[in-house]
Amino acid sequence: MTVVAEWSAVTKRYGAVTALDRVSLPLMAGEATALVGHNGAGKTTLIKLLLGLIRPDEGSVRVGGTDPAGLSAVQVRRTIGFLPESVAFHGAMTGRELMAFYARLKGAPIRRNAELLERVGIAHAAHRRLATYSKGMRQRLGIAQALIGEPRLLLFDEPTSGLDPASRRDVYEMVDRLRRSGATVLISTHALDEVQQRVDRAAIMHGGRLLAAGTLSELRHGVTAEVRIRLQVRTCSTAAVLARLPPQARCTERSSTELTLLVAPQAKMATLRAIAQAGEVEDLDVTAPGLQELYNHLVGPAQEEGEAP
Ligand SMILES: Nc1ncnc2c1ncn2[C@@H]1O[C@H](COP(=O)(O)OP(=O)(O)OP(=O)(O)O)[C@@H](O)[C@H]1O
Repeated sequence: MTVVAEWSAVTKRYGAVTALDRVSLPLMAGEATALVGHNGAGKTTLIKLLLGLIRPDEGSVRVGGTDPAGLSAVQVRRTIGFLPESVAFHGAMTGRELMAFYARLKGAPIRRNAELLERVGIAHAAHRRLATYSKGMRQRLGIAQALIGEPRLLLFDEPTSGLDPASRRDVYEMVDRLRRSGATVLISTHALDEVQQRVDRAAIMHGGRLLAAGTLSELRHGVTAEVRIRLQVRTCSTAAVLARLPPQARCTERSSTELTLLVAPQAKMATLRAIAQAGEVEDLDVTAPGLQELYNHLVGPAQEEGEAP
């Protein structure tokens, strides 16, 4: 598989702050990768490096085999579509004017803009001033702007922040379409649960370090994150069921008829046997750890390490 862009052993410091600490990560052609991590993890710094807006202190960055901050910076940037974290457009411009402005900046033909506005579902508002756009419409316009020039590499920084569930779903559907068309997509996000169904890979960042990267199943193999078991039990029998469970099963939610347990993978079978013997259980489902559980598992020890003197 072809590497479209890559950070190799990249360290970036801002004064005393190490924003990135020896991060290595490739982006593969035609794949969507989620860059996940909380505030200050280093996600935006990674994106700025790919855009050639900043240079690494150590290590190297390549886009299509070229240094994005080198002599060919302008050409490299034209191959990238970028949706910034906070989309701030001038309210007096219309959607159509804004698209024309960005097309000129990118040296792309203006005649394709109407089709892009159509693709993101705001063609009907192309003539309206941006001050009248909702947050969701501005985000769609931001995506249309990123698609100018048909870039094969798209960088979306927090594309769903502040959007309602329907608009978030629309954004991910657009990402799916881009991926199906062969584009490479990087999505930086805090929204782990919603992104996990939409990407091929995830890279988990914390405090400037890359804690893990891979497909969801590779990440699951690499760590022993807890399995979630949901039980439906006969009314008022939760206490009786809990009393039969092995100590490794942690109860995280409880009502008169339902229990949610988190169990380490090695204690899963013992817990399921105890549940079967408890006799009060009417139904159960077992869920493999998702991105949120993997993240909690990885970041928990990292945080403790970071706090150590
Ligand atoms: N220009 C700068 N000057 C000083 N420190 C900076 C600068 N840019 C980023 N940092 C610091 O580098 C670290 C990484 O920041 P970055 O913006 O990459 O994180 P992030 O994961 O994108 O966070 P968020 O989700 O809040 O956007 C943070 O500690 C941040 O304060």
